[in-house]
Amino acid sequence: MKLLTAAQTREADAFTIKEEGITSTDLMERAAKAFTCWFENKFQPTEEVHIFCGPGNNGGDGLVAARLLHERNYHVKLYLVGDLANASDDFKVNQERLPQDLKPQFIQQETEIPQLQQKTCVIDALFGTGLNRPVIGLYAQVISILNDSGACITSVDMPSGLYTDSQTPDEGAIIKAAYTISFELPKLAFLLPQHEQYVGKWHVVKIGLSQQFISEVETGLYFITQQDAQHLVKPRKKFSHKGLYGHALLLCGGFGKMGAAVLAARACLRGGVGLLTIQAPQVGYTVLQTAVPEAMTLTDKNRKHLSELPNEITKFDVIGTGPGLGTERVTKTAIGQLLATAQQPLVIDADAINIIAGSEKLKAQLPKNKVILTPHPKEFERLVGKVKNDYDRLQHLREFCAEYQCYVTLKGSHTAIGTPEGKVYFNTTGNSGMATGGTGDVLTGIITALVGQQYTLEEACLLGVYVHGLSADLALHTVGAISMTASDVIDHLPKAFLHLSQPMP
Ligand SMILES: NC(=O)C1=CN([C@@H]2O[C@H](COP(=O)(O)OP(=O)(O)OC[C@H]3O[C@@H](n4cnc5c(N)ncnc54)[C@H](OP(=O)(O)O)[C@@H]3O)[C@@H](O)[C@H]2O)[C@@H](O)CC1
Ligand SMILES: [K+]
Repeated sequence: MKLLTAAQTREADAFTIKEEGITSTDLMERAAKAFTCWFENKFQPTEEVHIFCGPGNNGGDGLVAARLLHERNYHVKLYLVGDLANASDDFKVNQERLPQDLKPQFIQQETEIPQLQQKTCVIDALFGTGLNRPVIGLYAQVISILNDSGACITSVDMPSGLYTDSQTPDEGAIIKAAYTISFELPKLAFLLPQHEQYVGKWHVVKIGLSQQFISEVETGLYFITQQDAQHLVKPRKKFSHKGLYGHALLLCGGFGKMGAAVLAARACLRGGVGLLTIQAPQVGYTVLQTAVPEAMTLTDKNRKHLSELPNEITKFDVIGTGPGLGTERVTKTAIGQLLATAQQPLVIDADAINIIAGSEKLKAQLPKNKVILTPHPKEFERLVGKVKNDYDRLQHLREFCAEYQCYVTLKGSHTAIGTPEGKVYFNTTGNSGMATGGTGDVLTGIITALVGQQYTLEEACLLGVYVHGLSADLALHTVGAISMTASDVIDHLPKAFLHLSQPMP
């Protein structure tokens, strides 16, 4: 599904109004109704609701929500903030529509800002996607008092003050919402970890923006929905045999880190690969034969560290490497040989990334259109240098993928997948339980398995990260976030694939 910029959202808005022959006030009513519907399910009418409106259409949404909640017997306190001389037309229309017994209070100076009790229910409708400069002055004072009050803030469309799709300047005040209810599509800002404290939990409510516009508009930014993932899953054919699902090779493991190889291998098997061979240093032989009996194990001539490639390397359909490798000199040489000779797609993670990041020569040897790299943010910085913020990181992601013509799945709470053509996809599954050792090794195994099954590299990245996060989401129900381990993620992979293989409604 596409992510739109603030400017594209405005265009979608205008297109919908024209296509449906409605007024912008009608669309505002629809948006505010969708917001109110979510709000009513969350908060009881027994609570006082304090609604803060700014001068634009976001404030207009706040006015409509105030009217609707008042009609439903919520105890609404309405505040109109700042100079309203230039308020938007739809704001003014809805100010007129306020019922007689709902009198707004005007806040035009700091002393008029109310002091709120902790946990007071607040709706933030100061600014949305029309924000065009950092928030300072009176609006910043309101934001600061709301943030400091300990109130439970629900933001309409955007946390006020946060830029939709570019870095918010440091001097701008930003609401710290507990919930952000966004119209039609999530915003790029929600998917970046640096904004977690502002966005809180976000939900999307549909307001019927033109699907034609959304399908035709050009964007390089996407988020992966369950439907997208379901479309990707290839059902198995009745007359199947293991040869149809690929033979994967994992070059993984080292002394003291054989567990990483076990996790990658078990995930690869649960990811559906037809055959799996693991090449590991000698210390891994018994471990792997015992822990992963379904896989074949080849041993390296080196006892503790990977130092060579297997002889018949051409027979493998895909090679995954990195988990547990270490960065010994002999291993560096082996990775160099791999990049120089491999004809099949490569999935490169962990120490294999660290090895490549440490050598411009190895970077230059990355075969074009054949590589998926799966770094976490620190590994990514080793590849591209220090990044300034999450937008800078995205820019580096696009540039790196274009320069090396490779795919990168940049792991994080919304893993971002970069493609050689400059597209970026954000994942929407996963949870904090995954912040534990070994979950990255699991992802390497899954993606390797999918590439082995003839998914394109892009499909393998998208489906791989989605199903990885979904397994963790399913594991959340049984083990919770605190106790979750990488093995739990593997154990829930069957359920996750089943979930995605159900016929779509
Ligand atoms: N598209 C959709 O799907 C739908 C969108 N809808 C809603 O509309 C919202 C977007 O509305 P919007 O465009 O009127 O912008 P909004 O965020 O209210 O702010 C603009 C106002 O703020 C002002 N201003 C800006 N920055 C400022 C600052 N730092 N400090 C002070 N002032 C500042 C600016 O004034 P000016 O720049 O002229 O000084 C202008 O007056 C969107 O988020 C959603 O809630 C729904 O109703 C319908 C469906
Ligand atoms: K807002």
